[in-house]
Amino acid sequence: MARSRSISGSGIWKYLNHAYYLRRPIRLALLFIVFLYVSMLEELKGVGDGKSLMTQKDVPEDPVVIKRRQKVKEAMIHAWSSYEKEVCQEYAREVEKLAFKLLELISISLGLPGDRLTGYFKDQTSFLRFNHYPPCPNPELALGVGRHADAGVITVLAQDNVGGLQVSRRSDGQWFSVKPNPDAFIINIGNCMQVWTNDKYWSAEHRVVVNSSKERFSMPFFLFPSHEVNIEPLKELISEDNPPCYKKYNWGKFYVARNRSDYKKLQTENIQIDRFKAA
Ligand SMILES: O=C(O)CCC(=O)C(=O)O
Ligand SMILES: [Fe+2]
Repeated sequence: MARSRSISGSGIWKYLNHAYYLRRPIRLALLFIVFLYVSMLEELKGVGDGKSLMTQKDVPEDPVVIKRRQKVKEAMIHAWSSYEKEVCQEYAREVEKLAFKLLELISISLGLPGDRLTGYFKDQTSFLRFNHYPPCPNPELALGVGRHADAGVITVLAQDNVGGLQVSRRSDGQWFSVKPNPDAFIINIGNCMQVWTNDKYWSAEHRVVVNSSKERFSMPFFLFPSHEVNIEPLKELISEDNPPCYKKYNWGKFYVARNRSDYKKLQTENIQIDRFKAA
């Protein structure tokens, strides 16, 4: 069905030549995102006349501007109403199936039954995110996404052909660029898998650099467990020689706290799985 290739020593896999039925929705969904953002840009240009942005209050009562705004608004409502929404739902369903297949294969690779981990997803909190990185005149001064490891179980990332994703090598932290391929998924191991496997599988740090001339679109699907699940090293993988590297933590509470710390860096402590490391 598909071929996978590890990006050396990084814990990130490229999942190549995936089945055709998955490729089609990706293309459609990416097209859709492009459409949506072009609509938004048009709206901004309409309001600010392409020069500077004005607040809603400052918009002159110019019929051309209002007409354009109205058209864009209609287009956007239409965009979320039927076909594209269905495309996104279809995509989410298919990509979720792939994530569960990977979950099964990972369980087997650990010498566990294929369905060992499925019980943690009865009320899963997984979601699909649409990322848009506009071009940046000084790319060396900015990052699209700062360094982080994904918090969940598995991430399935689709991207266009612009590139910008970089992954840090586990042994020395050196950053490597991931060659973009719109026909491949990037599969990323998340923190939960790192804890379940007691550090056997590694949740690689990654970041996104921006481009001076091209905008970029990407679409990660995050496979997340149910809110109430407690994450701890799997009992079957623990022994006297391999004692647990992490203490138990609750997924839902951890995720909420981590999000708060990611978005309010100044006021709040930054919460990562390292805090659950066993002494
Ligand atoms: O846009 C990308 O390539 C990666 C985004 C990412 O790392 C994330 O959303 O967690
Ligand atoms: Fe990420």
